[in-house]
Amino acid sequence: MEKNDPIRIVGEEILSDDYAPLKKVSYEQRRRDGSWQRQQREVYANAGGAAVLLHDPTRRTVLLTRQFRIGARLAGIDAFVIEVPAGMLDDASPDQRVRAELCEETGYRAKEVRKVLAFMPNPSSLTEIVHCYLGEYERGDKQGEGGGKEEEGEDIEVLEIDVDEAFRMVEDGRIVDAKTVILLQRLQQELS
Ligand SMILES: Nc1nc2c(ncn2[C@@H]2O[C@H](COP(=O)(O)OP(=O)(O)O[C@H]3O[C@H](CO)[C@@H](O)[C@H](O)[C@@H]3O)[C@@H](O)[C@H]2O)c(=O)[nH]1
Ligand SMILES: [Mg+2]
Repeated sequence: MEKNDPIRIVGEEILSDDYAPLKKVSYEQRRRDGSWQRQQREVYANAGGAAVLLHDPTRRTVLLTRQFRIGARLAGIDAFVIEVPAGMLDDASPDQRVRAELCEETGYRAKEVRKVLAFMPNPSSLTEIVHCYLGEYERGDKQGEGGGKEEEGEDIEVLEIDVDEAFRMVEDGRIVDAKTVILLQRLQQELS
């Protein structure tokens, strides 16, 4: 803790620790008027992630996936969510993970990908940081079927969508997943 840190963590309780720990954290915050205020927040300490959007400039397509997401289901929206290929880091680096996930989920092998940004989907309740990559692909880069790991419950459909249609899907709400919205808007910016 820095000497002038306006935050003091005073306690941490593990509420559950099945897949990743859900913690109740107590802390004191020095307010701008100098007084200290005690607060409690629940935080899910999940792993970071890496995501990649591949674009084929010749066929003018992007490579996306669709899979069931329980959070979307509980939120009452279409739970078969369209996303860029992505995965959780576990112990690997974002550069390694993103290539492995691309291959597992879509069957495509990436030639070259470049990191464009990282974001926190919810810095209040999640510890997660998602590292985002862009790259190009062509039909010949397909090495397998993809689909994800059946033994881990993944059943992932691979989609190749016209790039302008994908941009429209962000605008009209057919694409709502944060990493996918961010990467498609970044690609749109780069292509304009
Ligand atoms: N048993 C169990 N398995 C889980 C649980 N949560 C996830 N898994 C398993 O962990 C794997 C996660 O798949 P990945 O492809 O590595 O991750 P992801 O869910 O696609 O994550 C990406 O998208 C998320 C949603 O936007 C991002 O949060 C994440 O950073 C990443 O970008 C799947 O096999 C899934 O079954 C859980 O609570 N219990
Ligand atoms: Mg995934």
